[in-house]
Amino acid sequence: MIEIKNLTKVYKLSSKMKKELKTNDDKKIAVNNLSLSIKDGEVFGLLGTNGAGKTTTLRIIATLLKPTEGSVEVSGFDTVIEGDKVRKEIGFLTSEIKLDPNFSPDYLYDFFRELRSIPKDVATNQKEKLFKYFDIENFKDKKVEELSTGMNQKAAIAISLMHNPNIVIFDEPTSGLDIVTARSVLDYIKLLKEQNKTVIMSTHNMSEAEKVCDRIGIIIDGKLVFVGTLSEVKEKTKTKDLEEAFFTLYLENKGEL
Ligand SMILES: Nc1ncnc2c1ncn2[C@@H]1O[C@H](COP(=O)(O)OP(=O)(O)OP(=O)(O)O)[C@@H](O)[C@H]1O
Repeated sequence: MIEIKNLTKVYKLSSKMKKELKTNDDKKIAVNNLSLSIKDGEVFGLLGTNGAGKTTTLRIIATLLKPTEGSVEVSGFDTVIEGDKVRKEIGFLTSEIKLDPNFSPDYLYDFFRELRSIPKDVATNQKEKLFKYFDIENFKDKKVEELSTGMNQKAAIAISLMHNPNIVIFDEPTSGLDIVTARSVLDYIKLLKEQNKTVIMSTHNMSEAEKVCDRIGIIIDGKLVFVGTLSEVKEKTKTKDLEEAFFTLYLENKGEL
């Protein structure tokens, strides 16, 4: 269970960021008073446009960032006070994770196992399963720099799941992947659900969310404007698919409807 209570994250803006965001404000409210419960065993999708606050929210859940206000509990552990315990519960994956190009997936897997003091039996068992599932076996001894983007991403997934976590956080899991690799990642999310794991993923790909999510949350300008099932969002917006439903809520909340 993930319990997010009144979460707010405010970034101080450097002059470079001010230019990038085209603003004179000294701060940016990336997440604005967001409350949400994610149940055990569900696949939850956080949907939003670029800059909506998805990555910030996921990084706070993963203990990589601290909230400005509010709190997050993962399996009953506070992400700020009990970060170590939270990190044992979760696997965090983003397409931005870059493996060192000079080493092989097999070497890096074992390196991170030792670094993170993960029991050998757990990690070895996971390595066998994950390398087989993602067809890494034949590439495991090649240098990362020789691997395709897809193989690289699959190796990064294997490495982030070596401790067989109960909760898996995917930030844009299929971003930059070809259609075949993207499908294998989505199928893996379904497999995690069958194993009763909890998955929280961010995406701006509506068809991807429709394929795998039990419930979704729609985040616009840092505010959570909807939480519910796919049929609930379609019912609420009187639309036929998630993309239309998203647009309706987007325009409503931007004051354009
Ligand atoms: N370190 C930072 N310093 C200042 N502002 C930041 C920082 N990180 C993110 N932001 C700003 O906070 C807002 C939310 O960013 P965030 O990355 O959480 O959004 P997102 O929904 O994940 O978007 P994307 O899909 O583009 O990754 C954006 O306006 C972003 O520019």
